[in-house]
Amino acid sequence: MYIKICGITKLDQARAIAQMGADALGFICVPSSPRYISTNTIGQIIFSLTKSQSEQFVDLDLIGVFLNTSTAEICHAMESSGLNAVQLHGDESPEFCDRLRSQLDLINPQIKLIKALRVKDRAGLERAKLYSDIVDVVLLDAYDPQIAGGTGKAIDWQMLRDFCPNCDWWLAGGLSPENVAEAIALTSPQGLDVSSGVELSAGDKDLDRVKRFITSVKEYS
Ligand SMILES: O=C(O)c1ccccc1N[C@@H]1O[C@H](COP(=O)(O)O)[C@@H](O)[C@H]1O
Repeated sequence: MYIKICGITKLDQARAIAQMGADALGFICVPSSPRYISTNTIGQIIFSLTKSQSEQFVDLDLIGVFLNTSTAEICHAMESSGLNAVQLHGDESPEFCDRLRSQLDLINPQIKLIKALRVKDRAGLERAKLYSDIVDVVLLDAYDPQIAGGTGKAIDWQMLRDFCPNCDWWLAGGLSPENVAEAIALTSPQGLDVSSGVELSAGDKDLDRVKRFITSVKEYS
């Protein structure tokens, strides 16, 4: 089971979490978020992590989370930071994703493209089908009328029992060490994404909770 720990802002925590066995670190490139981190600082963290060439860091996905950002800005962030995956967490259309895919291919065709959908009801789930042939992964997060992400709210997992798009899908929204086993049992995603459920405060990860989250996932899957 693929595990992404999101909302990283500190080098020492990034290193520790990668060493615990996370598959991906997420960096919030959304200025209005309390977990915002500049492209410059992301670049410094990635440079320090990857310069050792150590095994844990070679295959690590380093995901920039963007919200209604232009393709030009995203591509510039990718080229200047060392990020190797893009998560779109706003109202980006399938056409936007397609255009971005073409532009990312010119930088590096290996860049992973993830489209997050903030799901309120079954109609929201249907929208996933529009993206599944364009992106590498569909990520389902809970809907909140005020906050775009990192809300700590969960989707109604019962609704996801039969969710099976044409591409991989990851579950986000309100996951924690306490509930992740139940989430896997009910929804069977290919990946899991957590932020506020493993934090001391926004952007400051609780390494003990991260460890417990990863252990629970590995025990259960
Ligand atoms: O975490 C944020 O501040 C954020 C801001 C804007 C867009 C997405 C954001 N985070 C995403 O939210 C989910 C995890 O949320 P939770 O705290 O575990 O409920 C994850 O996809 C993050 O990438």
